[in-house]
Amino acid sequence: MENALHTRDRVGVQDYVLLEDFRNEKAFVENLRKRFKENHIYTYIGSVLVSVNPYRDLGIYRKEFIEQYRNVNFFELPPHIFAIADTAYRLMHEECRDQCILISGESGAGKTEASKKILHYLAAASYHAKQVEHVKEKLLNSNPVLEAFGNAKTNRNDNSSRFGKYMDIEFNFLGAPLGGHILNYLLEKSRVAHQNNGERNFHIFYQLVMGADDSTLQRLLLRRDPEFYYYLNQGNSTRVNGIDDAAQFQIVKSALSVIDFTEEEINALFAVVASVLHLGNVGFTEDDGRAVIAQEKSVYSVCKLLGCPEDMLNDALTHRTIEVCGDSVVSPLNRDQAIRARDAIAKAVYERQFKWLVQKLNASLENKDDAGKKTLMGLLDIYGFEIFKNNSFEQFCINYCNEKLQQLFIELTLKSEQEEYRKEGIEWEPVEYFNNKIICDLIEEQHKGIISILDEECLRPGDATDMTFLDKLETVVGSHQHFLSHKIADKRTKKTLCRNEFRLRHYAGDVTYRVEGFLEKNNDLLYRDLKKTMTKTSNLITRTSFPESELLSKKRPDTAATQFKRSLSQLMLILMSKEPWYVRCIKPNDRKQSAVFDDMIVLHQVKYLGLMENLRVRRAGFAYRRPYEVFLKRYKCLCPKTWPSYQGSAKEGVQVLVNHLGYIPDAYRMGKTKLFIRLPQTLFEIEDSFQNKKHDLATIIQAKFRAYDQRKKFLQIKTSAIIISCYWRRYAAKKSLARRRRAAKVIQNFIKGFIRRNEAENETNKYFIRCAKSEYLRRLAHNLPKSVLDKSWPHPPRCCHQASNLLQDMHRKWLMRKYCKSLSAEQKAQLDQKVVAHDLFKNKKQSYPQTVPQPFLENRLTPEQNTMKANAFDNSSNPHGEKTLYCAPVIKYDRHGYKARGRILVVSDRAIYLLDDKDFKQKHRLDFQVLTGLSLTNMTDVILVLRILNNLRNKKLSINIYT
Ligand SMILES: Nc1ncnc2c1ncn2[C@@H]1O[C@H](COP(=O)(O)OP(=O)(O)OP(=O)(O)O)[C@@H](O)[C@H]1O
Repeated sequence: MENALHTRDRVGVQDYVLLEDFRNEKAFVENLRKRFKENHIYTYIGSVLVSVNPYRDLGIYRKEFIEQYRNVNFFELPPHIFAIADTAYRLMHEECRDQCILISGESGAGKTEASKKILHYLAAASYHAKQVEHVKEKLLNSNPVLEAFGNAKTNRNDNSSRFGKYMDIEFNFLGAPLGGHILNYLLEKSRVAHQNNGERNFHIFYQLVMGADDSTLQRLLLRRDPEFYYYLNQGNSTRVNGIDDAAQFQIVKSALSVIDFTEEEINALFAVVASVLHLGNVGFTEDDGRAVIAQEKSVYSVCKLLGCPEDMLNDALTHRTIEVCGDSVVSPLNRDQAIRARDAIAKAVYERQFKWLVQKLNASLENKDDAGKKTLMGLLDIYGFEIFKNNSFEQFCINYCNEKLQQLFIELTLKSEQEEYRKEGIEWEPVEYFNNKIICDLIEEQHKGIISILDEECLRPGDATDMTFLDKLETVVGSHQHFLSHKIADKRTKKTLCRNEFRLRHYAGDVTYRVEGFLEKNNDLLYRDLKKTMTKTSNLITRTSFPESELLSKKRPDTAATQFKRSLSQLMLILMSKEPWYVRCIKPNDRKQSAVFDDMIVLHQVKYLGLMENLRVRRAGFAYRRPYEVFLKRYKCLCPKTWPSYQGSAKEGVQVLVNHLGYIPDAYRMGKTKLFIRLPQTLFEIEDSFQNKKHDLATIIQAKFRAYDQRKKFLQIKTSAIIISCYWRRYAAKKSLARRRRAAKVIQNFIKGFIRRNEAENETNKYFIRCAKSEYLRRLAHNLPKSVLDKSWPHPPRCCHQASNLLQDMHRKWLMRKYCKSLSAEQKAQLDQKVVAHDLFKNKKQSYPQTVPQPFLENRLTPEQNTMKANAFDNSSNPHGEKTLYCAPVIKYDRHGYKARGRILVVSDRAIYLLDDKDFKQKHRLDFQVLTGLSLTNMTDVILVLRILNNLRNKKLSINIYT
């Protein structure tokens, strides 16, 4: 498909800004024709889209095309209605600025189709989410319903919009549609009662008659025959090739249920449509100047369907009540008046039903969520410029509306563009263009404009007629260069104008209006009796559309033209608050034929649509402009000095940026607050680089984000892992505790079992223990030691250890006692001495001498020696009669220890004596007082050293004694 799209570029120029001979109208049309022949119906003039109606399906609105144009630079692909829709949508979404797409062109040029394509594109390309799909469905389904009630076949267009429509679609910050609102303008209600030859009434009448099932038709008292109804058969074209009313009815019915119409509301809606058809069939005859109803059955049908008293409607259709000075006067109507009254009520009922329908649609489309920032996308599809053979009040209003739209186009493009160059101080060669403000003023100026004059005539007392209105026009605006009438025209022009006509030189061409009906249509009055009848109806639509309060109001309602003028100026305010995009529709021929391109017809439209001026302004000027801040913000990434932010004014930043991009001086201009770029190609190139850079940056951001995301995930996993491990440890600890507990329990049970088993065993053991004990005691009794010194003791079994120790101790004590008792007194004294010796020598002397035969004797002398002692010592040497305590033979050494002499030692109670061992004569006497000490060695010897006073030092003695 890409290839197919690129071959499209090669036919003519796809943007008129690139047209060489841009001042030549023929060259302009030729380019259109060339492209049209190759089925390229779209061409740009800068950002304005020129569309030529192909009158056949070119297959260029399929899903692939929607995808192709989605998010793609405006100039990157061949011109297309989707490119306009996409750019407007993206600007609205990305820069949060309200947008509007204005579709203009004459009847049959393809405005409605273009608006439907845009709506489809927005629904398909905008944010998708379940919650907004039903909003999209409602927006799309509002179209067939509005078309059924507001469109009709005309001689120029089989599906001509007979009302103006402006639709606002509300989007949220995500670019998702939240709801919508429809404003409707001036329904051509005269069509309800009258259609020109070859034309039809509104589609819904034919659709209902042809498409409703038999039971519905029966309920609505209708026949399946459009020819039968006066309001349908006047144009002689009830059936049209290519229009399938029955199929269309089914589409409308299902669309009604999508947009929240209840069964009751749908029934009421069709009842009103049917009642209008029945009203048309209420014929009148005249009797004595009084209208008489010819078809009472039709009146009955109307009353049945709307739910009103039959006689009341009968009276209201044939009589009129006039209030004169507080009194009510009823006057009968003649046939013509009755017919006008009938048509008036039929038109009023249908018009109010249409308003109710739009209100209902708005209620269904309303965005109930007030939160958050919203942006709007406006879509204007309003009737195109109309030049018929007979042009009436409706055409006057429609063409006035188109003048206003052209004025807006001039204000927003031609004039404002030139104004902007001036304000920004850009050098500029002014472009001449026709400013249609003069025509707008002619129509709408206060007191002097055609509408004011018409209102004056409608409201003034006296006999005002359509002709008096024309007279007044001639008087007040007769001299205006865009007004002509029979009376004031020159001779040549006079012939082309009747006396009841006036001509306006519109920007799109001259249109001759017939004044007949102007006053009545502008007054739009409905006889009070008819209004009153409608207030009594039970049908929910007529009941709400004709409130009783209207009857009570004394204030005259505004005229139709004034109401229209007011609603148009409100529309202009709405459109001017938004950024406009233009689709200028052109019809290639007047025969609704495909592949026919009529140069003259096209040239005429090119002229009046102001496309040449548009191109000249574009060429002389700059294709693109943006405030420095906005431009820098978007493209700063293209220059390292401005990325990521420029430290200086935005203007300086932009200058740095364009220098970096290497623009030649003629390619751009620096205004006071904005940058102007001359050619779209330049912008295209910069946007291209931006898109590439954006992808690079997006890759970096994506990488950073991925890293961040991964880290976040990693940390999450880590935290989770820590938590899990904590839980796991706790769980494991619990588990091991439980295991330990279980193990402890097992051990406990085992021990208990063991103890139990032991206890059982113990009984057995006790018996053996008892046996062992008694056995031991028996053995002990036979082997007890006999003396204290006997150390033997039978080894006891373990169970008898304690008893054995006690018994051994007891037995030893008993042996000792026995031994002590067996000692003689002498032995006892000896023992006492032994104890004393023990005390004296313990730890001082190794042992007693082993050679001593008998220890502790007081006298160790032999009996001979005792005798000798008694003889020699006791009697002679013991003069003091001292008592001998100890005596024994000893060897005395001299103080050098050499000379040994045998002596007898005698210890008395006062002194120590040493006697000669031969004769027992006293050798020495050592009084105790001269003894300073006795010394022994710690060895096992028997040496005793006697220590004596200093003066007796030489007499120190060493005695070998026996103890
Ligand atoms: N882009 C298109 N592709 C194919 N056919 C088209 C296209 N645009 C318009 N047509 C055909 O032209 C007919 C008239 O178009 P459309 O109803 O959009 O005209 P219009 O400008 O809205 O007229 P009016 O002002 O009377 O409502 C359509 O019914 C359709 O058959």
